[in-house]
Amino acid sequence: MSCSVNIKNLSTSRDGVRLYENVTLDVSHKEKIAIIGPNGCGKTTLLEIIAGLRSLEEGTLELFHQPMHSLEDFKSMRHLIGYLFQDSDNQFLAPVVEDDVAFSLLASGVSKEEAKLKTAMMLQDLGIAHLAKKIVYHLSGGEKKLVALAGVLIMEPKLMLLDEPTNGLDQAMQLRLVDILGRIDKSIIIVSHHKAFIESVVEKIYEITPQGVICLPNHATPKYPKDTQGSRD
Ligand SMILES: Nc1ncnc2c1ncn2[C@@H]1O[C@H](COP(=O)(O)OP(=O)(O)OP(=O)(O)O)[C@@H](O)[C@H]1O
Repeated sequence: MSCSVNIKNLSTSRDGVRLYENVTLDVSHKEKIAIIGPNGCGKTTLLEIIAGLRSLEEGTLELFHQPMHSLEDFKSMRHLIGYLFQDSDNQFLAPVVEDDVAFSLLASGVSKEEAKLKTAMMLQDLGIAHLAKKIVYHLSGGEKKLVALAGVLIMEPKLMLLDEPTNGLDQAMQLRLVDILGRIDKSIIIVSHHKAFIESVVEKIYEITPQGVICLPNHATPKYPKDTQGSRD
């Protein structure tokens, strides 16, 4: 099987407390999965490990079939991974919205003209073109989330790690996000408590338990219920 993420026998602790043991998880190329579980069970921690933001204590991790051991290994994968942080304030790289969204593109060597055009298109696609000149720190929580998401999507990463992407988004924006993520032909791992949202986007849902990660029985997609108003499990 062609895998974007391959985790074997991962065990993790925080402050001496074991979060989980022997986690095994494969995410195929272009597969979309969600990870659920109670507050504090270690969902964000797992995303951080996959992104190389936390070191691996026990077990192995491969990204695109490359074993990840060192910081250098993760550096070579950085352009392939997009990470949407749970707290958008941790995401921003420039004070003005359009500069922030274009930042990584410019850093990767894209010309100013192309970055400007792509940024305008991305803001348009997310329905936030009117925020282009605003200061990111003056935005509402939902607006911040959309700007942060624009900065991730614009890089077209092969693997997207999205931590609570619907936090702060209204119903219309949640539906737009379902549509946008549905159109993306890349591997996506979503951490969320928002059941209706994830059921409408992903093919598989995994639950973190102290014994490991369990794949929940299949669900049909898409089935976003329009009357749930962002219902949460
Ligand atoms: N920087 C940190 N230092 C020490 N412990 C931490 C740190 N960040 C998180 N933790 C602890 O690690 C555990 C797992 O946290 P994590 O954020 O991964 O959980 P989560 O499943 O994503 O939670 P939530 O659903 O509330 O977002 C929690 O008990 C948390 O208190």
